[in-house]
Amino acid sequence: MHGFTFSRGNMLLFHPKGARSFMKNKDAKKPNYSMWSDISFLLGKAWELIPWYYPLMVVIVVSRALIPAIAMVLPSRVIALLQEGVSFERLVLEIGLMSLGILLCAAISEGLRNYVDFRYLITPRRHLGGDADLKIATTDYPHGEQQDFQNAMTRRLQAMNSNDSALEETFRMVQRLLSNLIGLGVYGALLWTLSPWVMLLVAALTALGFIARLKANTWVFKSRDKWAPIDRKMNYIEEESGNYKFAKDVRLFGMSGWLCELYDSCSNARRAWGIKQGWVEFAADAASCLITFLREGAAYIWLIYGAVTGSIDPAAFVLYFGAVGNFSQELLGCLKEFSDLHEAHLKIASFRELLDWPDQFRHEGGRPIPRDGGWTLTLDHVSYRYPGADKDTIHDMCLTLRSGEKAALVGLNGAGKSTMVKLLCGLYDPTEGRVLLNGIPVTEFNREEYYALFSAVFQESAVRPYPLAKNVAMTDNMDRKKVEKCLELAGLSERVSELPKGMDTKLMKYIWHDGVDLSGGEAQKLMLARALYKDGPIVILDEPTAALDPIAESELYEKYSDLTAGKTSLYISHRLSSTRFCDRVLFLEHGVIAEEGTHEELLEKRGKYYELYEVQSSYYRSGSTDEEGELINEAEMEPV
Ligand SMILES: Nc1ncnc2c1ncn2[C@@H]1O[C@H](COP(=O)(O)OP(=O)(O)OP(=O)(O)O)[C@@H](O)[C@H]1O
Repeated sequence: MHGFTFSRGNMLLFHPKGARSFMKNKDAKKPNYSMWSDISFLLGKAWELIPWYYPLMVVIVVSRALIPAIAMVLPSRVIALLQEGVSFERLVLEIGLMSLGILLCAAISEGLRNYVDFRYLITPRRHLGGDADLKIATTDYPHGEQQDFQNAMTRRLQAMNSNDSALEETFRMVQRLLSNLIGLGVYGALLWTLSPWVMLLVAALTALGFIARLKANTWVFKSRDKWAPIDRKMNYIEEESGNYKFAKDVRLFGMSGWLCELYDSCSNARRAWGIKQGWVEFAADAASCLITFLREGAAYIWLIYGAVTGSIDPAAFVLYFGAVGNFSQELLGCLKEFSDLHEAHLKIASFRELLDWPDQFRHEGGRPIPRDGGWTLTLDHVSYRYPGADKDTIHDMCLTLRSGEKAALVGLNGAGKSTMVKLLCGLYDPTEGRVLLNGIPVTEFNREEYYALFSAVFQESAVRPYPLAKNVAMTDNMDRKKVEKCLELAGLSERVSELPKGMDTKLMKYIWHDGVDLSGGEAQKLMLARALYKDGPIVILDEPTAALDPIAESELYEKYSDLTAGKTSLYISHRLSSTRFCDRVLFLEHGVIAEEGTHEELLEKRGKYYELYEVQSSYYRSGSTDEEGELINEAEMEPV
């Protein structure tokens, strides 16, 4: 068995099984989320995670709605009591009780709201943030290289990166909206008794203001794709400026000016968008101010007319006067919350778009992966063209890596070696042709199960801020003896024994104050130890010795047969002679296998491989001497 135990902690490195809700879905259209669907999505999440939020929300909403209602009734009640000629004590008692009511409601709504904010509302945002990270870490590999997916990744931050962001603020908006709706019902009914026309006029004019705001919000949302790439560049510069690994290059290559210029140009471009946005919002605000003026003016003229003609008594005048003000406030509140909810919904929709990004690879079900009996990989007329490229990087390639075979892949920079490896590993699907495992198309397997077959070391080292042992095992539930063994095989045990806490030493000084940084070569050995620990039946080593010293390199060559015993392996290197311990050498040129055979066969053939080999080995032949000062030939120097 070559399974792998996954935990959420290692999700950024390996693809967890079953952590996926989308199946092969090549032709899926982007879902279209409505405002209601986004709000119910969030409320549903809250129901699932924080059910206690709901009763508390009712208390907050009601107490909040009561404050302006009591404040509106108070002056009119005082006038009515004065007209009735009640005693001073009764007057003070009623005023006192109502004021106490306002105070209590304010204390409950504010105090409880703060408690709920810190105790509950952060939870759904955190969970959804985790879901988005998981999606990014497990989405089909090519998505990470696509501009629209990258934009969606940048945009997700707008929905989740602070307490004020849409995923949290929406709950508060809903609370305020519900309070506003209660108030709207009460004051609306009151005004209706005065004059339905006045109420309808106020409502119609306020709706106009809302439309102006809505238009502005939509404009801002639609322009988001134009500034998302600018934000991404600025984020990159900000992150890199604080990354001390980059500090050497910045100083030695005088890059600070370039970084500042790049930042300035991005910042100017972003500012230009900010100014445009400012104008659009100013126009919407101006329109809504004008509409407010017309709306309130009309209602007050009507009331004053009633008071002057005597159809409204003083207590009712004060009550209606308050009701018009409150009705406008609640209506404005409703529309503002609607408008803000609309804006938040656009961000949530964008966030959900990322969560629901359709995958093309199969992540559920599929044929069972062969567990024994060998693993033969075949490229059947495979071509691969990067999106937007005008020619294939891999072209019509036919190749079979037999089970247990040790193949080497060589070729110049840009020949397509890494691309071919990504095709074999299932990180890319071919644009034409098929990749087969034991004769079965890879597309028929669950991709996560397929990935579990590969023990790979790629060119970029991916040291994580975990203890060294966890960096090898990629799980807390590790076999420490096996970790030790793998570290030894990878040639790292001596270095580990020098570390303050041995293999429990945390890596990455940038993250841990007592952390340790490994050298480039040591990091490469660590990656080899990780691949050995995983113990997949197919081993792919992409230039595993590029950062190793000659002794470590030669040790790896010597151990290579043991390390890959019984496994299908592909060894990529620029050092042509280092391939002689492989059964077959594949020489890749411009995306096609130009020559293949054993090292000796290819030398005998005197083709392109031979020419490159001659160029590479001429340096050693011309300048190297042995202990006696004799020139040694390259064959003697090369590790076998
Ligand atoms: N993500 C990508 N998008 C577009 N083009 C790419 C991408 N990755 C690689 N390429 C292009 O594909 C070609 C082959 O790249 P690849 O990395 O496979 O070559 P390689 O043989 O591994 O090179 P090297 O020896 O330098 O590692 C190059 O021209 C490269 O520019």
